Formats: sequence, C-alpha cells, structure tokens
Amino acid sequence: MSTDASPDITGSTGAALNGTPLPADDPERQLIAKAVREVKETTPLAQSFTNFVTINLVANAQLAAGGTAAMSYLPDDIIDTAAIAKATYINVGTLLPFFKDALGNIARSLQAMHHPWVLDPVAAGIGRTRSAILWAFRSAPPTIVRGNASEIIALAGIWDLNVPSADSDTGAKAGTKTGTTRPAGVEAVDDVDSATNAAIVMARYLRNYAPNHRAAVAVSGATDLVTDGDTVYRLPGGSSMMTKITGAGCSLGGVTATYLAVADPLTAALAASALYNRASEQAAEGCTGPGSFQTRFLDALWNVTAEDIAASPITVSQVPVSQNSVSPDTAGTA
Ligand SMILES: Nc1ncnc2c1ncn2[C@@H]1O[C@H](COP(=O)(O)OP(=O)(O)O)[C@@H](O)[C@H]1O
Ligand SMILES: Cc1ncsc1CCOP(=O)(O)O
Ligand SMILES: [Mg+2]
Repeated sequence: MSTDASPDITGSTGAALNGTPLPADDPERQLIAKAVREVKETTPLAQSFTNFVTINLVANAQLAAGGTAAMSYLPDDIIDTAAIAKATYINVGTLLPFFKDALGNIARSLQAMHHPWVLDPVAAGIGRTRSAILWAFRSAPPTIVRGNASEIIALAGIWDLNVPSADSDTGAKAGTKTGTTRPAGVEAVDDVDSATNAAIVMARYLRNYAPNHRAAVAVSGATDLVTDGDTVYRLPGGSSMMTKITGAGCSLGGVTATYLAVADPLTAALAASALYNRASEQAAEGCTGPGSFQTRFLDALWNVTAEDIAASPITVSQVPVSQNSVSPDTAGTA
C-alpha cells in the first residue's frame, strides 16, 4: 500500500485521507447488511457480458454470494434480459471485432431503460480499439465503475475527465482520449491512493447520468477505495492470494452487480468489497496454493455472514463541499 502523503482533491494529505473509522452504528453498515441478506433471500439476477477468461468464476461468485447469473454476448438478448434482470455487468477483458459497435449500442439501450449497470474497464489504456469502446461509454455511462487503480486512472483519461494534478503523474491526463501513458495490462501498476482523485471525479461524472443521480466508483487493491463523489471509504484487509488467481477483480465486478440489483450503488460497492475481503481472508487460512485458494474462496463467499461483512473495518473521509461542484461540463468536455 502507498505511503504517499501528497495533496488530493479532498484538500487532505494521502495519509489523512485514510479517514476516521466508520462508527459501528453508522446507517451505512445497516444498509450493507440489508443488501447482503436481501441477495441471499431474493436471489436476484444480474446478467453479464464478460470476458471469456474468467466468465465461469464470475457466475460462480455471483451464485455463492446468493444471486443468480446469466451470461450473454448477443446485444438483443442483453437488452431483452435487462427487462427482467435487476442489474447488468459489462467487462471488456477480452475483445472480439463485433464488440466495438455492440457495446456502445448496449450501453445506450440500458441508459434509455434507466437500467443500472457495472463496468469493469479491464486493461483500460491498452490499444485504440479498447479505448474507443470505453470512449463510447462516456455518453451512456455505467452506474458503478469497478477496476484496479491503473484502470480507473486510465479510464478517467479516456473520458477526458478533469482530474486534479495529484493524479497526473500516474497518467490520468485531461485531454488524452487514448488513456494512460503507462499501459498496465490487466494488472495494476499504480497504487490505490494514486487513483483517489480520478475515482472522486469519475463518481461525480457518473451520477449526472445515473438513476436517482446515485453512482459509485470502486478501486480495488491491498486496501480498496469506494466513493460516491462526496465521501471516500477505504476497506483494508483481504488476502494477497487474490492476485494469484485470475478473475478476482472480474468476479468482484459481477458480485457488485448482484448487490446493485438490490441496493444503491454506494452500498453495493461497499458490500461487495467487504465480502471479498472477509471471504479471501477466510480462504487464505491453511490454503496451500492458488488452486485450493480459489475453491476455498468460493466456499467462503457462501459462508461469510451479513453481520461479518457489515462489521468490516472501514474508514471514511468527506470530500470538502467547496470541491463539490463538478458537473459533466466541468468534469470533462467532449
Ligand atoms: N495485495 C492485496 N491484498 C489483499 N487483497 C488484495 C490485494 N490485491 C488485490 N486484492 C483484492 O483482490 C480483489 C481484486 O482486486 P485487484 O487485484 O485489484 O483487481 P484486478 O484483478 O481487476 O486487478 C479485490 O477484492 C482486492 O481487494
Ligand atoms: C488474463 C485476462 N486477459 C484478458 S481478461 C483477463 C482476466 C483478468 O481478470 P482480473 O482482472 O479479474 O484479474
Ligand atoms: Mg481486473
């Protein structure tokens, strides 16, 4: 984890941004527990258009969290299913030629339906076609963006969001439609702290388009960061074994969509991050390698309780009101 203490959009140092502990009786903890229980009780469907490396883990993780899964690559089918699914997940990890037109069209249809969806911008910044696909989401954006730090920084660059300079040295430069100056592949090359400003600005951008004007950005890493643009939450813990299986981030996106099916975007992102931290800690105990870790992780997703998830260590810090005027016009211009 970064020890960087450079200033950021909150007017704080990186160290101060770690915030104060979220009180045990904070209403957000009750919302997290409610979302976890509601998924287990109502088995909501969150459909996925996701990469074919990790598609199986995404579906299994959604099932283990208590939801149901349906995977598709056919645009008409996605739109038809959106009428019955409570949320949709789009992950651009593996690209096929038809994705270039299909994904923008799907996003516009979901927007017209006011249908909530989660984007995982896997490997954002790699290649012109991937950037063009991600650019197409700019005018029909998701309700939640979930990615690693490098992907969030790169996507902010692709969308031309005006990210304050603290993030600029890591590549989120306003005006670069091609994204990060440091291609990251599917793994992060930046730490979570360095994506803080990009995440805040992006969340404010998303909520201008979101159902009920509520949106969130989730940045994963050793300590996860979740923000709705007003408040920054940090969720420490988990296991570094998560970096030794493919699909930890992809399946986190899928489970975030599962929670989005029953909860507001901020609560959905927090619940998914906390579930993953508790489940990966449980899975790592006594595991002998990545293979058994993945199996144990699925079991743990099933076994971790709503109370354990809601009681997770979480710190919170507010973004100053003076910084709260970001709109689509000021967050970035086409
Ligand atoms: N060093 C780490 N220690 C603990 N948990 C981690 C670590 N790195 C990643 N994770 C967890 O792994 C999951 C996937 O995150 P990440 O590896 O950042 O995504 P991606 O696979 O998309 O790069 C998240 O739940 C995150 O909290
Ligand atoms: C290896 C790989 N290549 C294209 S998508 C993908 C999976 C990435 O999964 P995750 O981001 O969850 O590690
Ligand atoms: Mg990923």
